[in-house]
Amino acid sequence: MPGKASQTEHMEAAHGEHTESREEEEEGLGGLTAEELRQGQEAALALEARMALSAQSLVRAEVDELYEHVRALGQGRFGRVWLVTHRQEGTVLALKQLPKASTTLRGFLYEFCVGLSLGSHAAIVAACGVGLESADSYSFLTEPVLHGDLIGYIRPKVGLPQAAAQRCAAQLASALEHIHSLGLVYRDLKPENVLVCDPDCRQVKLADFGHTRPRGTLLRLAGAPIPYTAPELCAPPPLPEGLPIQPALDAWALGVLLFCLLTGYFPWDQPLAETDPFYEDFVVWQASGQPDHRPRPWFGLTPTADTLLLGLLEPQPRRRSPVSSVRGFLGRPWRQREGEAEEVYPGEDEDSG
Ligand SMILES: Nc1ncnc2c1ncn2[C@@H]1O[C@H](COP(=O)(O)OP(=O)(O)OP(=O)(O)O)[C@@H](O)[C@H]1O
Repeated sequence: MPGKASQTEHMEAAHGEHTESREEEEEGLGGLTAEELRQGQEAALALEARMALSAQSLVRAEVDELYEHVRALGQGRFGRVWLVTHRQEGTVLALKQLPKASTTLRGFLYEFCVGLSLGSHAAIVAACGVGLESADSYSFLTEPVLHGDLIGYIRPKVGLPQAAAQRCAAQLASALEHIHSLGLVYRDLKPENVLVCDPDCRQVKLADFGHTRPRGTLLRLAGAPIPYTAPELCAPPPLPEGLPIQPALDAWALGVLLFCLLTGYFPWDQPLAETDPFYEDFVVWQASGQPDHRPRPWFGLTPTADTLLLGLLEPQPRRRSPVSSVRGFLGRPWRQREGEAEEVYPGEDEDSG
């Protein structure tokens, strides 16, 4: 598997008036129904209220005064995550520290409060409710997850054992469903943001809510697309300000992630048929209605896996299956046989995706 990949985007809040017929109304809202827009607006208001409260209750102290560093747990583009113990209570926690040089108070409060607003879900890293302002950084605390992230478990050209892939699929679909039910879109699904709780990958937890936004937020793709970027984000946006984001973005990313877990390859580099031959082959296959004529990267998968992935990777967002569709495919074979993917590209050293 290639290393970390991320997308950089611009965002603005989307709030529109709607007075026309339903069709015109949806067009005026960039394809969102009034109900979908309402969900996003409610989520945005709830977040603003939580941010205002959290700003008042930030603990002002240096991290070392309250916590002892045990070891580094990870480093992202925005923050460093440490395993710490509370000096008085001895509680073991993960502390994400965001330097003030690159993070605004609002940006920090946003990520902190999204984590809090997700409440408790078995497949989401639990927030502890403590935010810290120090001289040079902002920090918040979460439960620690001690077996690294999913990228370390995906064998290049092989993927994960099938049972582990299905367990991850079930848990991640449930976590995303929960996020969507709160009017939010996660927007950053990739193996680096999936933390692993045990060496057999029995339990995983979604982390890093820095990119999560209310449904309907207007978004433009600023950098180059990555495999997880849904095709509607690559197309000209329906509104001048951008695309109103939908949970379908996460369904696409889940489809790409499941493909990676089952094969150890990315299905394509970018979802652009004009420039990416792997994506072009996929689109032709998808439109052909001939499941047997699968493109090469899909050789090792079963018809059950094809049906699941073709639903999640439907290029039209309105026709795309929701993340909850995963449930209907569990417990049946997704890979023709263990190790099949190893034989797809014999002799190649590099990943294709
Ligand atoms: N609660 C946790 N327990 C254990 N490790 C964690 C925890 N949270 C984060 N990490 C580790 O720290 C790394 C960076 O964390 P995170 O993704 O939140 O940072 P980021 O700067 O927002 O990253 P990105 O560049 O993906 O936006 C993760 O990939 C993971 O390995």
